[in-house]
Amino acid sequence: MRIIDICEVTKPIASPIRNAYIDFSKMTASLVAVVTDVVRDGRRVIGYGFNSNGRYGQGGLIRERFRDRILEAAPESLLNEARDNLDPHKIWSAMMANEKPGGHGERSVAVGTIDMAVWDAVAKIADKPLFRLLADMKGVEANPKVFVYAAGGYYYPGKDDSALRREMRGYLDRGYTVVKMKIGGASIDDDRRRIEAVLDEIGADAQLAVDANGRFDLETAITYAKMLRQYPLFWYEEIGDPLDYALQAAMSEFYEAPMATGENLFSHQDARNLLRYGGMRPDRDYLQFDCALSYGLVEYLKTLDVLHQFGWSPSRCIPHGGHQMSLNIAAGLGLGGNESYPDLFQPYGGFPDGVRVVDGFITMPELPGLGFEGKSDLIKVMRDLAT
Ligand SMILES: O=C([O-])CC(=O)C(=O)O
Ligand SMILES: [Mg+2]
Repeated sequence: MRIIDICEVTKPIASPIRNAYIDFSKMTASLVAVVTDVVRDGRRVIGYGFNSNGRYGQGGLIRERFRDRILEAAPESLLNEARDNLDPHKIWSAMMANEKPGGHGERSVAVGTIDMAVWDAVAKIADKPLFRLLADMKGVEANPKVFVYAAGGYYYPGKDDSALRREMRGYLDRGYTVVKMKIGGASIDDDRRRIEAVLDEIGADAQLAVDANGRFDLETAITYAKMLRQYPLFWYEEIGDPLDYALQAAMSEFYEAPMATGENLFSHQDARNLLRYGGMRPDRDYLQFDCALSYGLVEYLKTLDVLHQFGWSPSRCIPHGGHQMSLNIAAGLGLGGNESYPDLFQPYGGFPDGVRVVDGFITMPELPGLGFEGKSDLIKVMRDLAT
């Protein structure tokens, strides 16, 4: 049993939207295939993966460093103890050979993308959905019902409050009970008006989360907190710079309701610093680490260990990214749910065909691997890369 090739292609996921920090007009993502020599049900097992939106494709790093380290490793050194499957932890260590600690920048995205494909292959070789494999591995009960919320509410040219309302209404019509919109990319008066328009639209049918994408300095963060705390929000997200733990800690004096952050922390060491120094509250706040940007599930398992050490339940995690990898982790390891972008970043995000959101939850289908084969538009581009 061995990995015979790793292929990467960088694809556009561009759209005219803007958050408080970036626009997505030139956004790309890497799609990766880990090709094995294993055959299941008459078909070669290929694991697929991709990186989440927001950090661009990683073809250079994947092709120049990480792919070759795996392909050059002795194939037996990448197998599990029973020698009946690949070992994602050993593959991860092979990728990270000769990498210094710290500086978790773009390489965590490259490694996370390959790691997703490795887990997809491993679960397919085991002939199980990844969420069942993970629950078995940890000796816990899987829960195929996963909370999902609808992220959107971006700024884009010509978008007025009625378009924003229609967008949010569309999410409610599709079964979501929590929706999210961007703030911090307009004046506070404009944002207040946008928030009130959405709250008026969704009424008691749903709750609203707001996301500042790390835009605010402390003074602006506090000014916004005083405005936002007048509304019953689901959470106030990524208020200041992701590495400014002191700012995050200061916010708990000004904002009692839930806050969320972590999508731009890319290692268990950074997650640990957030819990040590960020003043996050385990009874109400949410952690949004996204394994597809942060060295993959092998690293995410270490992050969950850190959470445990600091007294945090995995149910406080609702990852960024809207991909099936985090859905599987949520269903297998008891996370609190997952993000979803109903109208964006297709075909990568979303659910297998036929999966519907009902009262804010989806039910995972019993598909081997991550479930990509059940999403026809996605598996088509994946098979174009490698079959
Ligand atoms: O706009 C983005 O970069 C995505 C984001 O923050 C989110 O989904 O929470
Ligand atoms: Mg965000």
